[in-house]
Amino acid sequence: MTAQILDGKATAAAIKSELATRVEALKAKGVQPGLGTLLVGDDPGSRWYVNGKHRDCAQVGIASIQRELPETATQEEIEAVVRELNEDPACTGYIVQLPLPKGIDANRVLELMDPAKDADGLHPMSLGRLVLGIEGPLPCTPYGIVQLLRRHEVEIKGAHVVVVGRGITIGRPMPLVLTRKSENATVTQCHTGTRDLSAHLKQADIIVAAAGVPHIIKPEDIKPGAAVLDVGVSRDEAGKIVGDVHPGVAEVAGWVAPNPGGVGPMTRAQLLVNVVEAAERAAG
Ligand SMILES: Nc1nc2c(c(=O)[nH]1)N[C@@H](CN(C=O)c1ccc(C(=O)N[C@@H](CCC(=O)O)C(=O)O)cc1)CN2
Repeated sequence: MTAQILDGKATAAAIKSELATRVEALKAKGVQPGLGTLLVGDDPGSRWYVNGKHRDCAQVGIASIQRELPETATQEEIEAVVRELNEDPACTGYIVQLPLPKGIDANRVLELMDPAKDADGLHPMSLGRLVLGIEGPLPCTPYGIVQLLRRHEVEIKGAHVVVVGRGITIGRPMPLVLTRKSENATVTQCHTGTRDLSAHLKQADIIVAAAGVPHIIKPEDIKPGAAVLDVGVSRDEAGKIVGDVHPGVAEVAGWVAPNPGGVGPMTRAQLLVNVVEAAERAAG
């Protein structure tokens, strides 16, 4: 292993400690931030992520509002809980854990959320703001990736970033975040329609791998010294995470974000950042 580690666990811990101070300041002004979550169904991974978000809240002093519905919940039942969270004054920001069960129109649910309470940065209004360059909550994983790179002093400005994947939480919003003037990267987005993935990867200073295809990024595809962030989550028969990045990549890359322990903890930290920033905006 020659690559240096982009340590998401340690970086997220540092961000959480900074946030705890900001939450104290808000409380001193009489403002109590509260994160709501809506979990629908029994997926063990989603439950683990949601529980982790509430553990993080407890650590930094953010209140928790936890709502759950069974796998069999209808569109109307889900939308009723979204309306309740929109109205609940204790809930200053919330998320609907994705994916929602088959047959549920996730976009309709996201559209129904009060955009002022969007803690995930995935409401159409928040994504529109991102396109227009207006301040607002940023999608948690893409901005978590930017923070992870910045805090390890990996140059983003002018870098050629190849993003692999076009899912709603990472691939689709990642180029929007990276091409803001404050980041100023040049981005190539690859997906299942890309003809020669390897040719694109070889050009990259930074690779964000969010395809969900085990070991799709191979050592021979990497420019020596590149930063490689593995965000893919597949599971082997034992339930262990298998990322998008082949372990041999660490012999060629300059930096790697491991999986687990890289981008995942940063996603959770950025969610708390969004909750605190929204409460600060509301408090003036
Ligand atoms: N509403 C949302 N749904 C989903 C999002 C999201 O940002 N908003 N992203 C993912 C899941 N996710 C957060 O919700 C998430 C994924 C991974 C981690 C994490 O800390 N992972 C650990 C490993 C966990 C394990 O062993 O299973 C790590 O990488 O170290 C946190 C949050 C999809 N849904």
